[in-house]
Amino acid sequence: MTAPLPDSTSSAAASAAGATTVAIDLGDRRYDILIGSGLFDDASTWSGLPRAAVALIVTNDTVAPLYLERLKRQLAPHYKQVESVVLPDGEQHKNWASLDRVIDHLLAGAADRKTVLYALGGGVIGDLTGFAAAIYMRGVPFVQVPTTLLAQVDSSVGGKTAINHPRGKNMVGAFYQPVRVVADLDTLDTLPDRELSAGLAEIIKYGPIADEAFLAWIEANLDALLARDKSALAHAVKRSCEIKAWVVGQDERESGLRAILNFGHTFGHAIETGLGYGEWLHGEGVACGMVLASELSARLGLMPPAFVDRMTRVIERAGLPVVAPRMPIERWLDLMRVDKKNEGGEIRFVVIESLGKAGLRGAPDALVAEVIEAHTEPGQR
Ligand SMILES: NC(=O)c1ccc[n+]([C@@H]2O[C@H](COP(=O)([O-])OP(=O)(O)OC[C@H]3O[C@@H](n4cnc5c(N)ncnc54)[C@H](O)[C@@H]3O)[C@@H](O)[C@H]2O)c1
Ligand SMILES: O=C(O)C(=O)C[C@@H](O)[C@H](O)[C@H](O)COP(=O)(O)O
Ligand SMILES: [Zn+2]
Repeated sequence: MTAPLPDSTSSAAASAAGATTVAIDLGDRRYDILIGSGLFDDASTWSGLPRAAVALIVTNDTVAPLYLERLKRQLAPHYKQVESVVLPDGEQHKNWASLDRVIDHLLAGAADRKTVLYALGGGVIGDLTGFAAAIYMRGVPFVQVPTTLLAQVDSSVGGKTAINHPRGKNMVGAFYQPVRVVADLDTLDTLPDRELSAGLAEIIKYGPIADEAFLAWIEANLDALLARDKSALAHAVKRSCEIKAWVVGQDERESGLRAILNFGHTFGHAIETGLGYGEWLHGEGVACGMVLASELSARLGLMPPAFVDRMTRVIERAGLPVVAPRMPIERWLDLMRVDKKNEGGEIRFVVIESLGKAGLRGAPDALVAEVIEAHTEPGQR
């Protein structure tokens, strides 16, 4: 039985400093997601975390010049040594080589099994650092410090950690939860517009799968979000985290309900892998994937055609792609045949059953081909 989704005001607590805390409750463990402006430079943000001789910050060469020294300054009073590994930026570097750099750094230095890892960056850094934390000495604590909108609303929360394989996204990984998430909204000031839009894709996702009223709120506030209005962003991050915490709190390891968070991802991951990692951003693949998954929901008779138009419109307004890239249908199907949700050789898609409610369904290949055809430029195929 699925517990009802709590409304926004009852599940988040405002702290004295004006930041909001969303708790994620896993039964035997819980942790906090801190959301607000000015969190980075507020000493209380970094108190009460596991202490050790060494902290290791993992980041990339785009984020390091912006935020690494500030984080090091905050952590310095709490550890004997605060070290860093700066990886090359990009989805194509969410791989074994980058993971090896982190593990090698830990083994070569003074790190022990109490060492705390800090993931400073977007979802690529968060996923990779979390996986390193899961496997180094069979597990050390880690803190998520997400600096993209996408990471603040989705990837830093819920404990899916992974690296990519050339054959498929996130194919090597672990469920491993952080001890805290620190989402400082001020870090979004430096985010490129394209990345802001990519984050909006995962925010839009939460509406049709879990919260019809949130979808309406996004539609009404999209211009403010695109203009980076801080109070609109604060609400979008908070509500997204509440919804994700509600899902993950009931199904941490995706034995059922959690799969709804994969809306648009079967198609989206195929696009990312098929075109080559980094060509389309994850959020862009998910955006286009949601158009296709909405179309599939309609063609399965679950939703009216007007729902596809509604999703297409909000996604397009968010500056995201709604037309699929050209790939032969056999390539699409091959890519989707490795999806983690598949069972017994059947590709399973997250579909919308009614606004705010999603489920998992198979579909005949011919129908999937029609869905893709309907949303690919005629001249492209
Ligand atoms: N674990 C999960 O539940 C989950 C959920 C969603 C996505 N993901 C994964 O997350 C990844 C996508 O994350 P992403 O969209 O954050 O991409 P990303 O990590 O590549 O970051 C996007 C870009 O923004 C830059 N950047 C980061 N913070 C910045 C800042 N404050 N100012 C300026 N530039 C900044 C990065 O260097 C990068 O170039 C994918 O690998 C996806 O599979 C995981
Ligand atoms: O947290 C989840 O569960 C999700 O599915 C969130 C997705 O947005 C995210 O992209 C996730 O990494 C996809 O997981 P995967 O299991 O399909 O690789
Ligand atoms: Zn995603």
